[in-house]
Amino acid sequence: MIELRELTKRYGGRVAVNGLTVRVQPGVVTGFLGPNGSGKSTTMRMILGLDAPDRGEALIGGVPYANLTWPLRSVGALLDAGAFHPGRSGYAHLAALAASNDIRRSRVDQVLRLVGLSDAAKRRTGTYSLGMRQRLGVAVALLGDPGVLLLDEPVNGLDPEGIRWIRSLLRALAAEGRTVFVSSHLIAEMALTADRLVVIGRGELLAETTVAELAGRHDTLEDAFFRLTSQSTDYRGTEVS
Ligand SMILES: Nc1ncnc2c1ncn2[C@@H]1O[C@H](COP(=O)(O)OP(=O)(O)OP(=O)(O)O)[C@@H](O)[C@H]1O
Repeated sequence: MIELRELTKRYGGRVAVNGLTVRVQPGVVTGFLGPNGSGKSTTMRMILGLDAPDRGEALIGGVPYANLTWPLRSVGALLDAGAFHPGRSGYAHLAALAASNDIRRSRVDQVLRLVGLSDAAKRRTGTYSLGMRQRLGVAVALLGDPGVLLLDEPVNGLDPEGIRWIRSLLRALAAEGRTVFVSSHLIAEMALTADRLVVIGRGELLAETTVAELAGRHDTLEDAFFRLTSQSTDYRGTEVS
């Protein structure tokens, strides 16, 4: 389980995340939704100890990330699919991470198979397509067989086959009893992937609900989402008449 208690982060005078209190349960996919700039990435970075909160705390299985003995074995994260050394092979990248986290070498082959990269494992990641880098990022997240998974916009830039693959993988991981927390600004995608939704706007909690409940409030899920977030978007274009 992931627990956020009054989580708050400011950048200069700007509040990026404001008093966020949320419990993300195991066994289901929880979508983390909000318009651009609403604080999703900042929240995920604080859960992973990459940003320090100004107030409140983020707990994974009851402890802050910094207190986890083997972080990769407790929580897997996909934050930035481009963040690999381009000269290293996918296999070498995973093997180095496995060694530094006391994870058996055979797990590297397992996760490569799971994400469909076995044939490309010995190629340098600099030659990977965006979809392949995304798959390698998922392999990293799964390497330690963690009970908690955090994915920031995992479908960004993926083709329909890749999107479908991520969707079914996340659902399967949740069905195994893991906590799966996945951010998106696309309500339509989340409707197909998530069971529960945490919706934020300007860093504040707007709703903690299920896809079914939110859809029941309006004609379409998109309408429901726009109603919920209409006061919270920073940038809005004018409609073409
Ligand atoms: N390192 C930083 N320094 C200053 N401001 C920041 C920093 N990181 C985020 N912000 C600001 O905090 C707010 C929340 O940003 P964040 O990236 O968490 O939102 P997001 O919901 O992930 O957005 P998107 O969907 O566009 O990725 C924004 O106003 C952003 O400009």
